[in-house]
Amino acid sequence: GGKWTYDGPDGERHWSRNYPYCGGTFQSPINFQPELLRFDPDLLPIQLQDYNLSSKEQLTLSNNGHSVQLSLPSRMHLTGLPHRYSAAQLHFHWGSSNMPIGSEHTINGKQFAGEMHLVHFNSKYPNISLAVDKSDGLAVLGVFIEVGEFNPAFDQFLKYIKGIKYKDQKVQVAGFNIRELLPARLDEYYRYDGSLTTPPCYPSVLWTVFRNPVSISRGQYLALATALFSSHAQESSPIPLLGNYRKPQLMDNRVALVSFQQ
Ligand SMILES: NS(=O)(=O)c1c(F)c(F)c(S(=O)(=O)CCO)c(N[C@H]2CCCc3ccccc32)c1F
Ligand SMILES: [Zn+2]
Repeated sequence: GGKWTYDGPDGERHWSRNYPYCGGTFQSPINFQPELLRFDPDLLPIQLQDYNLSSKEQLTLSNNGHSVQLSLPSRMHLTGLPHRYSAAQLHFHWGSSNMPIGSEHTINGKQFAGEMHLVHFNSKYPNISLAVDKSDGLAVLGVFIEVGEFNPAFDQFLKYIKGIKYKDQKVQVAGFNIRELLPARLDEYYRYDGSLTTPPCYPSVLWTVFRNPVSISRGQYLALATALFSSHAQESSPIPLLGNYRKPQLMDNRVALVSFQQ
């Protein structure tokens, strides 16, 4: 699609000019305000199917100019949701080295250091491109990231990040258990109807944001926040890929559900 950025003349305030849905309703991310949350006892634990990938499996780690993404095989899928959803990719949002605040969703105004998104599409569609603009098309799992303990699971792909410094660079990564990137409790999460947080901002996403963050070390966070550029390798002035998060959007008349009470 066209060019869009997180800052400057093509920044998020201008997205709706080329991408009308970005100025529409049911946009993401949102702030989870305690007084607007409703406990729903019918929200089941998320079931991850075929997430334990063999090391023989090759995944593509790439810099798409907006984030770092890891391709995921469509045999990986989710159940425990209104439909079955097949995995497509995971990617990240982060801040900068001296401002470790880069999550998209916030909890009572608190922004985390970063956020990981696992993008899935409704298995009734043959691929994500045909699902991305359908109201029942996508399910994205969100995981808050905080700076703390070293996380060996993240290093299974972070150690290759220096090979994709520039836009459109890719490397192959051995498969691993993607479950290890997620928090322990898959039964505690926020749930609401929203959108892609990047253009074209289609309101096609069933969001599940886990209550509990995962930790990565400061060194791992710096790798994510300092290794990448949004520009191509041959461009004379490299543009650091930083602060790739959209700010929280209006609730309109949405309610966010929670699967937990305390
Ligand atoms: N926060 S978010 O809304 O989950 C989200 C992002 F923030 C994000 F950067 C991406 S991107 O990396 O593809 C770069 C910009 O589209 C996606 N891609 C999705 C939606 C667009 C089409 C598509 C096609 C194949 C695989 C994934 C996707 C995205 F869904
Ligand atoms: Zn995202």
